[in-house]
Amino acid sequence: MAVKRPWIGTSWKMNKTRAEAEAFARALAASKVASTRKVLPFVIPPFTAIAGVAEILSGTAVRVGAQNMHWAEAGAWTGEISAPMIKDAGATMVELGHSERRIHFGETDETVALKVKAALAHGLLALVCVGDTRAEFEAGATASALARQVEAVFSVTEPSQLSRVVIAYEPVWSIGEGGVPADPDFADEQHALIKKQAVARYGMPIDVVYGGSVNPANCRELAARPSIDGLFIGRSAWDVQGYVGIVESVCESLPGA
Ligand SMILES: O=C(CO)[C@H](O)COP(=O)(O)O
Repeated sequence: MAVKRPWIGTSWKMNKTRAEAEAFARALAASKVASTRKVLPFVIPPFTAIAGVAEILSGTAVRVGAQNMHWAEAGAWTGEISAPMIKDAGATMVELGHSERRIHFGETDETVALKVKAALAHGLLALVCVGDTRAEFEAGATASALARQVEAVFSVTEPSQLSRVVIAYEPVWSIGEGGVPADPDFADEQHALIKKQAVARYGMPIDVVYGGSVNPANCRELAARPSIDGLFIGRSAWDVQGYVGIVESVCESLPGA
């Protein structure tokens, strides 16, 4: 059986000046994470810091991503950033469809799908967030909400592109201040269903990472679940010690460590 190599990454959301982001990146480049072969580390800075962070982390194991992008190549889309622009800045992956963008910026399954299609066409890895609202969770409608969002992603993904899609299950009720981490077994069940959906369509599973109030106390338990292929961390990884600490903790818990 293949050894599990979990994704462990962080998005800084709308935090960090360039100087702060680059200080994080320099410390990360000097840490063991920079040369790890046990996990797949990534950081997702705000647009303004991508180029500086990517330069500092180039040649390390750490991938750099963007938090969003537009589906068009270029044009009259004031305030937007395209796939060629984020690639030019040094990003190799892009986060799409975070619930904060769906809720506050009107993103829909359809616009997320347009973005996924464009990201894949440009050779980027698409980290696509899906999640259930508290109301959906309480109504027992988590699985159907996730299946709908995942179907939108699959509708634009060719079989040959599947290895460049990672789904992040981020329950809306577990994200940010006041969020409650999902029970690891509950999260694992949702991940298994998403993988099953991929197998039904493509004949192969897909990587599914978990995000939402991941912290030093719960990271190992979540990462150990069979269908959880990694962790996507917010607040607990916004300082470099927090991020490195979680990566090291998960690494120590991996079989053969
Ligand atoms: O996107 C997230 C991870 O970067 C996510 O929203 C989780 O945030 P957290 O609850 O602050 O870990």
